[in-house]
Amino acid sequence: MAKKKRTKSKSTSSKKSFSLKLSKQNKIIFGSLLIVLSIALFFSFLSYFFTWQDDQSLLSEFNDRNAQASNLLNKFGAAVSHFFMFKGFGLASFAFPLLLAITGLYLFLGLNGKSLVGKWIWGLVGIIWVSVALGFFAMEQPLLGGLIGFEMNDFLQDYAGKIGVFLLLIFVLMVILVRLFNFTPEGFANFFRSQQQKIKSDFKNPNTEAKGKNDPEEIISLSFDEEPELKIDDYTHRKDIPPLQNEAGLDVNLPQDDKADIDLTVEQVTVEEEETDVKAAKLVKDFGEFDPKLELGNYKFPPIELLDPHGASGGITINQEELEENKNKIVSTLKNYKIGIAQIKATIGPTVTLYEIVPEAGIRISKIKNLEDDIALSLAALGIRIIAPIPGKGTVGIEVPNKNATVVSMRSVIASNKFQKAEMELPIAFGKTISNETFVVDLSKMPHLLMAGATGQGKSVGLNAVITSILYKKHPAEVKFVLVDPKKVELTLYNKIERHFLAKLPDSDEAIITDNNKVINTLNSLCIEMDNRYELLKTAMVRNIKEYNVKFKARKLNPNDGHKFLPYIVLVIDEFADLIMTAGKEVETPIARLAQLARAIGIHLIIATQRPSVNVITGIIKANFPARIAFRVTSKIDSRTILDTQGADQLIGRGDMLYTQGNDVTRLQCAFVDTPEVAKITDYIGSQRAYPEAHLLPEYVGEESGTSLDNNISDRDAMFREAAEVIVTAQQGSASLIQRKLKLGYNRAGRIIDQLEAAGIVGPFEGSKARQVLVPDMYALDQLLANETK
Ligand SMILES: Nc1ncnc2c1ncn2[C@@H]1O[C@H](COP(=O)(O)OP(=O)(O)OP(=O)(O)O)[C@@H](O)[C@H]1O
Repeated sequence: MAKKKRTKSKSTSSKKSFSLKLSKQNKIIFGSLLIVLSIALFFSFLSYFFTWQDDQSLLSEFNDRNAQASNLLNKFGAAVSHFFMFKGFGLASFAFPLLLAITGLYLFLGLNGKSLVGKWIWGLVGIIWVSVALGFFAMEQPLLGGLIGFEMNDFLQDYAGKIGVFLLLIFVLMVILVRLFNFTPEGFANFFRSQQQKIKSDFKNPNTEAKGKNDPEEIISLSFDEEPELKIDDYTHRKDIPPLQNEAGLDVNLPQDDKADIDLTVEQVTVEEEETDVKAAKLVKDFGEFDPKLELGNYKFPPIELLDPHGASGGITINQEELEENKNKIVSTLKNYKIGIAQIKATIGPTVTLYEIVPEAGIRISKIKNLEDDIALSLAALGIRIIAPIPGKGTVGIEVPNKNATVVSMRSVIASNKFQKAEMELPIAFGKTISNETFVVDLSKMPHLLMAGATGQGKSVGLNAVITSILYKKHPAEVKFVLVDPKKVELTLYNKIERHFLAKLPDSDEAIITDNNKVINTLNSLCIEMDNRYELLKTAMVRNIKEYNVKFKARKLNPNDGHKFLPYIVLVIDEFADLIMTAGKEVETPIARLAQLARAIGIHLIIATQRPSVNVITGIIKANFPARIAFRVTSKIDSRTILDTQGADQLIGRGDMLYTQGNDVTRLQCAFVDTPEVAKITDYIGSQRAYPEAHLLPEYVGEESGTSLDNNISDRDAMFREAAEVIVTAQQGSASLIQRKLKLGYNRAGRIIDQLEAAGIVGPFEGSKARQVLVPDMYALDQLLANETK
């Protein structure tokens, strides 16, 4: 292990020295030069073999224009070949054009040159080995090992004798095999075992005998024909990533042995797993880690200058007089109620100042709490909030609004160290706390957010702040938004980044959903996406999207098995009340389901509403949205509905908000981002190269399209029987299962499910749950289908 790590770090450091910071054009020029040079060397070497004796006398006449060499590349070829082959490494010199060609190709195609240094090192080791080994024959054929090969061989022989050199060469060969080809005795044994099985199965199956006689390669190429074509990776569109399984004969043989011998299958699986790891490591070594950002490799994050400083060039202006005045008022008011103060301290925030009071000994905190309204009245200010006691501090806090509130610009929070250095999956800079600290939280940890507040108090600005934060930190490959905007005006600006950051249903024109009926389809489609993602996580044997993506990047998951890099999906619903009013349970159920289950697979919900009543924010919704934001609301009841505590009714509006993620409630001033700023950001992103289309969500076939139950046997899909077998074997009636197992499109799988329902094999549609399978086993299925045809 330690050794492995060391070699890894070595190669990364060498990679640094390799990437000479050549521009793209220079790389292409330099790459083509190397390729041309390698071709020239190859032909020189090749022809040198036949002409070296003729040309040797010419070498001293290199400058003579009239002298002609017999080498294909004339004097240049003769001289270079003489240097490399005769004076150098003999036959092994052919590796030089090969290494040059590989290097040239890497540069030409702009590939990651991480593994090049390793290739050169191993190439040189191989060259020396071959030339020393061929040095044994130098007397008969001096060209085989070259001068260096001969001299080295001779030198070693002087000390170790012929046998010693031979043993040394065997040892070096062993080192090369182990380090370069991961040679292990078990691998060697397994190879033989698989060959043995292959021969056995060839005997058992005479049809393949004739073909099988040739070569294992023959079998591999045959199986390739049967395999579906190599899929191009969804994100990189690269085809150059060799499939994990098709490479080795072992996997190709697996299906034949599956049924025949259970013991054997178990053995194969472990080998396969080991091999997958080894292959993944090799793929990473050759191609580097999978980079989901590669397709939009030139994507530029929006610069901070697009955001407006909103006048506040930094810090808050402290009005000493105001501070003193408020302090005196608080002290005298409390005195009126016979509450003595031992100490008072002020913390100035952007919109409110917190006065922390340590009451004199013996004063009951509940007494202060009961006086809340009276104190507010005496201070004659709106938006006073009393926190008695401040959790974990043992003091009483009185928040008094500043006369001149400072706007917290989005620019200041995005530029803050805290946000810039945030190592979070989906960092959100909400704004600033009362002590003027930037408040950054991770949406993926929330994991869903409920935002409520009366109209005009800053909800839309809050939503924009959330989206902007993510846009400033995440690449289009890493996150996708599903935007629902029944008001039709709030989120339209994000249309410009449709092909970068938005996700939509395959058949919809607009990525931003404004029609409530479409919302239901989208939510159900997200549920399907969720199920599909869980299935992927299950087959990858990981617990969450983060682990999955790490594994995928390490190339341990084969794209040919349906694995792909999973971006986070953030569903934003701007006016949830409107949706609940029109669609009711139909949206509540999928939302609750997503909220309950989607956290692990990277789907996060943000729902905003201006009507925080109990029939909108229902118990189910509340239970699944622990992170909540309340902007100013009009009544204590509304505040309770959102936060389970009062306080939101005492806010001052304009982005003044309370945030809770469980117990504590934090008062924040929401960062302000104006529409023109959002427009600039979306313009900036939208003007860059994009994906061909928005990220497509799985197709959702609505209930209405599945109602025509026509049990016409002749109209059945060709894959009907296979589908029925899949469903009955798995005892799970889902279209996505058919889709996956039989590699069909969703529409076709949906049609087959309808036919299965008509045939009485699966039960009726049950929302997002899988249908019930009505046939218990394969025997019953055979009976049922046989009876149909009678
Ligand atoms: N964080 C903030 N800082 C300063 N001013 C703000 C902030 N948030 C909102 N405002 C002010 O409040 C106004 C209304 O905000 P916004 O449009 O976000 O309200 P809303 O709650 O979405 O209203 P509606 O529900 O009617 O859409 C803004 O135009 C802006 O002037």
